[in-house]
Amino acid sequence: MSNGVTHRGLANGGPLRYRVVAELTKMNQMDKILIVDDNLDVCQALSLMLELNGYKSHCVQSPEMALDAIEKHEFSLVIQDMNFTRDTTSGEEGRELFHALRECRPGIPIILLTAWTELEMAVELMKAGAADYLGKPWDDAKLLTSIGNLISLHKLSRENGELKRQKAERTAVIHEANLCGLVFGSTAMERCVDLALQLAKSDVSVLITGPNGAGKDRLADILHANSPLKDKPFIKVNVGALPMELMEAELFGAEAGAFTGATKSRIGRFEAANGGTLFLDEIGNLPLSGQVKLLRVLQTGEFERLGSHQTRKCKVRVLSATNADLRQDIQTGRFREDLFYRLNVVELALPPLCERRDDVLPLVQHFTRGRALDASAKAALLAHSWPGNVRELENACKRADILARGEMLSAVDFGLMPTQTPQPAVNQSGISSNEAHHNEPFNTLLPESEPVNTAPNRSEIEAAITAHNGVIARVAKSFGLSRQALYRRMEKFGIEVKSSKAEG
Ligand SMILES: Nc1ncnc2c1ncn2[C@@H]1O[C@H](COP(=O)(O)OP(=O)(O)OP(=O)(O)O)[C@@H](O)[C@H]1O
Repeated sequence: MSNGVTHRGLANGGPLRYRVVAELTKMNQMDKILIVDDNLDVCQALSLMLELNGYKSHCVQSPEMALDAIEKHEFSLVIQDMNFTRDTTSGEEGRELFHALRECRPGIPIILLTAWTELEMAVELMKAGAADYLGKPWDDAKLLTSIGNLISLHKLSRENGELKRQKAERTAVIHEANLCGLVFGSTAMERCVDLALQLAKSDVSVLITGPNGAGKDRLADILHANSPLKDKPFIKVNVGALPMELMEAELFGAEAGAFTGATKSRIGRFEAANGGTLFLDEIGNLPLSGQVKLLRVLQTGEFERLGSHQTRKCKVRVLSATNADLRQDIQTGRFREDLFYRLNVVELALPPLCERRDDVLPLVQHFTRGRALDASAKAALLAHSWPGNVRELENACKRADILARGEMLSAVDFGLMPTQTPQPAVNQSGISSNEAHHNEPFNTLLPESEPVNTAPNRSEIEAAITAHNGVIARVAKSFGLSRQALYRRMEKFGIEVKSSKAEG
């Protein structure tokens, strides 16, 4: 069997050319190629060429040795001859070896080295899945190109298969989990839920981050509902909702007379959550004095009720959530770094709704109980940037459900302006190119309609507080805001919080 390699290789520039190519193909360094040929010259020539081009090779001279090698080692590709016994030219041995190799390693690319007389057999094996065939004497450049392409393709298809397997596994896990009514259609949310379900099984502290109304509370529900503690207490505390003196009593309990108005002793949320899960929402709003006490109870499980010297113990899993940038708050001294690391063993980052637009229509279907949408509604819902996230969307859906005159819901029913222009391109993060430049990308809110969940100004808040007799929960509801969001606006405008009415 002639190989025609050694001389032609040198004639084409020989080792120098190989060295240049080798520099370019360093990425292939780890790929190992099995060469099966009874002709030692062929083996050596191929080996040298592969080595100079950044591949490892392993040469064997018989089909039996080839099968033994492929059982024991990991190869990226096989180059095999078609005849191994002296004076045999039928290619039968090659055919048998090909099928046996495929059985051992179904996806592995196999290049056949054939004489021109075996063309028919080569075509047959190509139909059976052989990756390529090269007539002897072969062309080095063509062979190298073929090897490079086949290995990349094989890797891609393996990665693809692995991704599909992971996705199927994720879908199955999610399908069986208690999602606490969470609705989604985006891959970003699927990943988030998948991570939440994994974290649910452990007892680590999880910090859920994301903007207002994005669904952090829901994720906390999922973390508890799918945990081994699911039948134990699940206590939620909105850390941002109360002034500090009341918050301490809320968290740790208080003895009668501990502060004005404390007529009888009460247990705190830590005690109530003992053995279960405690969810601390809006943790970024906890003042520094409270942070010290919280850190202590997280580190030691020990605390005292307000007005008592008796040290109590509790064991709770702590989940917390924030829409603030706590890392920034650490820099400015507003948040303790040690507490941050206690709370944030793992961060579950929930993207804003505008970065998971595939959630929008499933959520609308959910909130409108499956009512039909016309084209204007779909376009406007997808184009709007939802600064208030799911909460804003939920309010817009309620509005549409109540106000729509016809069966079909249109953009106007949602308080949105029908989009006139084609939708701007959406980049990889799901943010339109417009969004990259402006915070409010599309002016899709209907000017003459009552805006859905627009931020109220100082006088509007003050008027609403008076109208609702100081009951903050009702004021927040009237604006379609969470209490926390309202508190933040009140703080910004310097409007005093009347604690007694805060819980409404
Ligand atoms: N994926 C979802 N599926 C169904 N309902 C959702 C989803 N995400 C959020 N919601 C609903 O949207 C509203 C706001 O969600 P949630 O309170 O969980 O947000 P949040 O991020 O905790 O907000 P905040 O920071 O203001 O407390 C709730 O009524 C919640 O039930």
